[in-house]
Amino acid sequence: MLLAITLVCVFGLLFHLYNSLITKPRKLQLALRKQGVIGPQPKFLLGNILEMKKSCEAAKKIVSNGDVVDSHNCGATTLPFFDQWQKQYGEVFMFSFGNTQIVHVTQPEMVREITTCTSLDLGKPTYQAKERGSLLGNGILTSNGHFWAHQRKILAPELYMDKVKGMINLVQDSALTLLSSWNNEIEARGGIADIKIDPDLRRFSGDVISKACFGSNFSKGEEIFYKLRVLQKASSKRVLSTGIPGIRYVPSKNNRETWALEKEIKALILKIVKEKRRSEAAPSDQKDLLQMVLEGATINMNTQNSIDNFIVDNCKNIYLAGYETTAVTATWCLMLLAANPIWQQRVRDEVVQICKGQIPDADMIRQMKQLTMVINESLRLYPPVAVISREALKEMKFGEISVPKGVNLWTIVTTLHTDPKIWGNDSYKFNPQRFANGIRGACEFPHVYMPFGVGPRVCLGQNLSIVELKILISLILTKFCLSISPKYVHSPALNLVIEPGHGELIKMSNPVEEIVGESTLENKQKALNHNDSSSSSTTDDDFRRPIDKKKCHLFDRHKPIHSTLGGGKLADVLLWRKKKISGGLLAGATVIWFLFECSGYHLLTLICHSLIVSLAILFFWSNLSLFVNKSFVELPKIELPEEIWMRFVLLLRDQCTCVSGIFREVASGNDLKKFLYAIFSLWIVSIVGRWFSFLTLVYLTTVMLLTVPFFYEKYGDQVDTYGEMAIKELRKQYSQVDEKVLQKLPIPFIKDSKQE
Ligand code: HEM
Repeated sequence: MLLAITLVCVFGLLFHLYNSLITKPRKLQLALRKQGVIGPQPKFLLGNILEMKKSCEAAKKIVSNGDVVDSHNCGATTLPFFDQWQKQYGEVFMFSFGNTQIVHVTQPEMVREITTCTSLDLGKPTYQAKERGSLLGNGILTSNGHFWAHQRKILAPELYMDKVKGMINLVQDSALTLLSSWNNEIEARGGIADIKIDPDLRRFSGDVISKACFGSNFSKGEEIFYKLRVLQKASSKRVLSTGIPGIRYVPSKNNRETWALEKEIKALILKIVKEKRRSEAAPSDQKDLLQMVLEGATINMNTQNSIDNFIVDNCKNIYLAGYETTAVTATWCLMLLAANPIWQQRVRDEVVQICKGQIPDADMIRQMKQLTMVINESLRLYPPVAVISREALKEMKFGEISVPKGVNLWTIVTTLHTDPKIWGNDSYKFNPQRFANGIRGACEFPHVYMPFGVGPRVCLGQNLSIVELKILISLILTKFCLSISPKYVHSPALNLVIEPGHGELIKMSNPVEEIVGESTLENKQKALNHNDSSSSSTTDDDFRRPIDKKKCHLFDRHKPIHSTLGGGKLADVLLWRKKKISGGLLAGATVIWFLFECSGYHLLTLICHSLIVSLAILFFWSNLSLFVNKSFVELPKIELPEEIWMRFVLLLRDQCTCVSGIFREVASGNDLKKFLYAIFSLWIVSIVGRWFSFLTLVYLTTVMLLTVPFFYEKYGDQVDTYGEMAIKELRKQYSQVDEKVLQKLPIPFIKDSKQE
């Protein structure tokens, strides 16, 4: 009997495995292929996962640095296989993610049908709830049917615009806290600093979500955020093994870590809920999102465990949906503004004109058209959510295709957002102007612009995130000038959201004019009074302090040192970006100097000795060859390219013309200051020339050229601070000499200039 039961179970399991791993996928593939939907050949168990992995690894090697952030094809590094497959199989094709069959759709008409379909038979993919259960549970992001509708009904009203307007005070507060910490950092580093902005922006958006939705401050939610991020990283490691049956039950290191984190996060959220219940002994009219979730949890739930799961899953969903997405959008937006100074200034001018020194409020941010255009463009090029996915929970028809039950439909946002057929030839360029007449004016099919999704599952938090972005970015632009740090490496990566793979480094400095004024402080005071958080007192002090005028940089430098040096190959060599060439030059110069200066060798002797040796070798080689091979050695004819010589001669002529121009200008007797500078500089060089031979001087200059810019780039902030002090001192000394000596000299034009 026992044997019979065991045999039935084993056969049942084998049949189930055979059905889900072989029969079902094949049936779905066949049904699609019959309708002309083809795609890459899937492998047993893995589908097309290996090809996808390989393609991603190849794309990862293509990274670029901050100087070349002008093409923004982030799909090419995050989802490169789709471009290849689309070229091969067309806009609608199928592929397999493990044993999940997916239809890729970027055909605008079909995209419209899918995204706006209101039937509950089209839902979120069921594999997501299974594979990312630890991260998302059965919350609003992954659930389907009536359960999803119930959750949406509870959460949506809490994020309507009128509710979001009530959150503006705390968004301002969180933004000012962030600005204050950056301001302190920049001041401490002498007015200009490279800041890794992504962790700070995450902190900002986490702070807002935590306060806006859960009434707790960031310090309480901090641990949850940290753990959720680790959990998210662990989940994204599994993205390419998604769909392999049973893999989520294997007690691998990654899975064990995931399970432990899930447990800890659940405990932390339930602790906040307990505190909330205790503190709300008397029910109040003002309900926040957590309150609504707690009330919603009691409807149709019969066990404590299902109530707890409902609360925890929805809290996690809101944290996840609103925290990373807003933070990465702000990160990309600031990167784009830093790389495009003209747009940066345009938006800054607009903010100054609208806000007039006040902290932006709901009415002001509504008027910020240029900023809206920049945010739209940033979300077009770097949409945090790269794929909108659905599953046919019953057989459905879209376009000409009948989609069998269980097939997933993927709409690739990065592809749709950058398709030149939809957006024009500059589709990979940053051009916010395209949004001057809104989304309808920007492209032929406005429904394909979907950073927040479209249709019944459109993002619930888009009002809140746009308010956050506008307040934060407008405040940042009034306070700091942004440029791309030379150390920034541009490599968008997909970790559930599209984020900068190596973090985001922005060079920040205080802007030319300080715009956040006295009235801002009054507003800020009001905002802080509104919010009784004690942690903001330090922020308040920081903003009350008078803000420095623009810091001076040596050589009037506002650009990165690499750009100041011309930004080309020479700059690369001087800053040791081409280590081999720089090292070779320094070593070569040292050898030459040592040879001639220390060992007493002479240049003419060296040239003669080298010629003797090479002529002797060639002479014997030619004779030997005639003797052995019975043929002459053909020596190569050396012809120097005319173009290079011409360029060299022209450069020399230009330099000579420039020097003679300076000589004439100084000698003309019109500018005493220039004359004194020239005499003083020549006098210094004449003294230095007495100490060293000409060769040593050339050698020292080479060494300085190969070291000073390199160290200046590294320690520029400190050097600028001392340089500024030295320049101030020199100016002071000069004005004293001017007042006590020069003005008393009987030279007519000095007096004239003083009167002027
Ligand atoms: C720039 C920031 C944001 C972006 C780009 C973004 C994007 C998206 C996208 C693409 C979806 C999926 C739509 C679909 O599957 O069709 C979504 C869903 C959602 N988002 Fe956002 N989101 C952002 C911020 C927020 C914020 C701040 C919150 C909450 C406070 C939030 C809450 C949600 C929720 C609850 C859903 C699920 C809606 C549903 O399935 O019914 N999002 N978001």
